Amino acid sequence: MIQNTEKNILLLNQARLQALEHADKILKEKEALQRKITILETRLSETDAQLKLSAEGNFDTEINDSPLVLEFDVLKEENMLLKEDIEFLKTKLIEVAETEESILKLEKERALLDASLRELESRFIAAQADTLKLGPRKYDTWWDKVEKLEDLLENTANQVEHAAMILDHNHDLQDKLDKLQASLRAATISKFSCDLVDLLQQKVKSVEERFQACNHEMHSQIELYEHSIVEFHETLSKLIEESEKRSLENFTGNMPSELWSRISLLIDGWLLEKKISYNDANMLREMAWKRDSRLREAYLSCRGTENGEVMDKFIKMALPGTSSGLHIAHIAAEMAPVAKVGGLADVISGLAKALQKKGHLVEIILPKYDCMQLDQVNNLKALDVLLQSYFEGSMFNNKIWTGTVEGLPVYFIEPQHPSKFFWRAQYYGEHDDFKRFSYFSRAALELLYQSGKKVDIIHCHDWQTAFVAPLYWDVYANLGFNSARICFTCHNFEYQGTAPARDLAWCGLDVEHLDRPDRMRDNSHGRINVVKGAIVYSNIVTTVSPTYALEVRSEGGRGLQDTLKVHSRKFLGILNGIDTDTWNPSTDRYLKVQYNANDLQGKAANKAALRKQLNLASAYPSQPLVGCITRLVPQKGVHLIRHAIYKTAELGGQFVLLGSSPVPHIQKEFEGIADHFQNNNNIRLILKYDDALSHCIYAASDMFIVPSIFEPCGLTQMIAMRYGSVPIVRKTGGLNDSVFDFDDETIPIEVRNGFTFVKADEQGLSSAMERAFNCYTRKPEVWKQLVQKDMMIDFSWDTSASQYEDIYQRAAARARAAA
Ligand SMILES: Nc1ncnc2c1ncn2[C@@H]1O[C@H](COP(=O)(O)OP(=O)(O)O)[C@@H](O)[C@H]1O
Repeated sequence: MIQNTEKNILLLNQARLQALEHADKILKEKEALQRKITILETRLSETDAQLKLSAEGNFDTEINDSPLVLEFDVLKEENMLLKEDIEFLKTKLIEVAETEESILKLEKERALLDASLRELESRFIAAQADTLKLGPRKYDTWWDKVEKLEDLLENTANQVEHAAMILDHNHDLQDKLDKLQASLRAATISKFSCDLVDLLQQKVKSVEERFQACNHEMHSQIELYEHSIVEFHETLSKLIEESEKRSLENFTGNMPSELWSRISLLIDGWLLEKKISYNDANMLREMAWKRDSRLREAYLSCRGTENGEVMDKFIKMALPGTSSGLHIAHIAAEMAPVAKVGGLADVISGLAKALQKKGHLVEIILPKYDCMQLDQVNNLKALDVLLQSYFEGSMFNNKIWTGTVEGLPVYFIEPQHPSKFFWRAQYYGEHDDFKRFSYFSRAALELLYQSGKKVDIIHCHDWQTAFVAPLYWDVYANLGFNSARICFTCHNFEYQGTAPARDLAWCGLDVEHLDRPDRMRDNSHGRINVVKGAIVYSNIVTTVSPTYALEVRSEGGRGLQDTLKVHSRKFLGILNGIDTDTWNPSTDRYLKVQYNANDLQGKAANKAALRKQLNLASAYPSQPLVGCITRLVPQKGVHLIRHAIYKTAELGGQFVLLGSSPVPHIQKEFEGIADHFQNNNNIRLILKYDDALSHCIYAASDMFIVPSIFEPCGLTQMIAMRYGSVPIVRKTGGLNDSVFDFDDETIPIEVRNGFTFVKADEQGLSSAMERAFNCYTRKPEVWKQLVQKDMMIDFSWDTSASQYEDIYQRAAARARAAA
């Protein structure tokens, strides 16, 4: 196909060159004609003068009425006619010039076509090379391009039509010339000025020949262009056909998640917009969920047609059926990469993707923040319906947006509330966070309720969506929406969402009923505590690592340890995974050079690139580089991070910190440290959030510091290992479950992957850093093996998602049994 296109481009180029040559010739011919006409004019004026003279002589001899005088008059008239004809010829010459201009225009259009064709060709090659990345949006752009090309072709066709009109004019001109010739023939009868007429006749003949030649050129040009255009159309149609075939293959082969997510969002949208019945929606969802190929084919065959047509086709094929998969809805305040503050965002997309891969129907409901990365959402659109939800005694409208993120179907709720809850230019940290998120929790449940879904699991996360558990059982189950079981994951017990008890009423919860020590009243003061409410009201409660699950049963529980003990049968810790598609050094588009465990040259290249980017010393490639990427909050051990900076300098290494703090005095303190080191070419502090830079630091660093005071799970140590950066961590929470000390002989050697310390003090950290530096500088081969081993550890969501799947299945089975 591409070769054909190239051939056609070559042909078009040849035609263009020929056209240029012809245009040149025509121009020269025109100039010659112009010169001859000037001579002709001079001759004519001479003849005029002679005639005048003769006439005057005749007056003198008073022979006015003689036949000679009459002949003079005729000749004079003929001359006048000739003059007029020459004028006419001049006009026609101007028209010829215009024709040339048209040829030039055609030429330009054709060059544009060439360029478009080449662009089309490169897009086509790109499509072949990177089908995974070729989302439907790109096809849209491609179609736009094809449409533009077709417009261009239409313009060219118009130009050709115009040229044909000019040809018609040339024919008229030919007629005129014929007439001119006839009148000249008549003039030859005259006895006078025979020579002149002969000359004129010759000139006119030559003009006529030139015009004929010109006509001929024009004809062949137009034919050539018409031929090129036909060929171009053929090529274009073939390309379109081929591309459609490929897009179909891509959809069916490489992008099933995206496709199925779109289909399920379509179905839900139709139901909410009341265009289809609950039964139809349920049947279609079931089919989408089972990835029924008939639905896929119907959807693909209707691409580009009206939504109504897709709907009709779908409804016709709706058949009842059952599925062994689960319908899971995550309600959360973050999701990577659209709305990310920390690890919660990574967990939502990573876990949801893994569950989707296992054959479950997974949906996510998020607030529609004004500051979110909407460019990461595919096919974002608002539903043609306003969802009403309750808040503070009134009903409020919510605009519902749908779109897919990383192939997952996502709902975004945009409240039409005067307080503009999610128009604050930040995710958290507002004075009315409790209000904002209790509103969102209620609206999210309302969305599930009104869409008539038979969800199996509603999974809510952290205090922001903890309201869902009591709301579901105290409000929605009473309305008959009770098929689901609630799973609550606390990603960090430091944040529990407390408020005066009366504030619970805003979202419709019964304060009197809930403000009790065994329900939502906080264990140490008179306020209510939403995380406690979720522990009490959920069917499953999890946290993000087994060690943290143990820790929170004592002091780590921040006052909720007793509640957790009471509900210990439904509580467990599941270690988070990382999204191994996003965090993959062999495909990471942010890296200077992609690499893998067997090619560590690439890692060295990234180190060199980061040093250059951050203006760090680069004289010694083997000088160790220590990385740290974190929120700068007390939990992360900020004093130990500060110590690590100085310790690295002392040990002769380089240090790069990427972090920002919501706590003003910590931010200020680190700004001071950054200033202090600004002229030191071994230390850099970048005090902001920067996703792209974080990828580069993981890839460039040799060691990675996580000296947390407590760490529910921690993702950075896992990401670091995947990028071949050896972690130096404090043994707490999820760090204890994922990093095993290199020198600890009580641990099997094959699982030892980093350096750990126990006491949260400078001494502990220093000693772990010294051991790491020693190994790095003195045993480079051993270090290399450690790096390679770390890179090959499986930190994917697969194992953890299976654990979630297992507890979901058991809860769903209990629900079915109860029903
Ligand atoms: N300043 C920053 N710029 C870019 N990414 C950051 C920054 N700070 C933290 N991150 C990212 O946020 C996530 C942190 O997750 P985690 O280790 O679980 O910590 P937490 O959720 O407590 O913030 C990681 O993906 C990390 O790369």
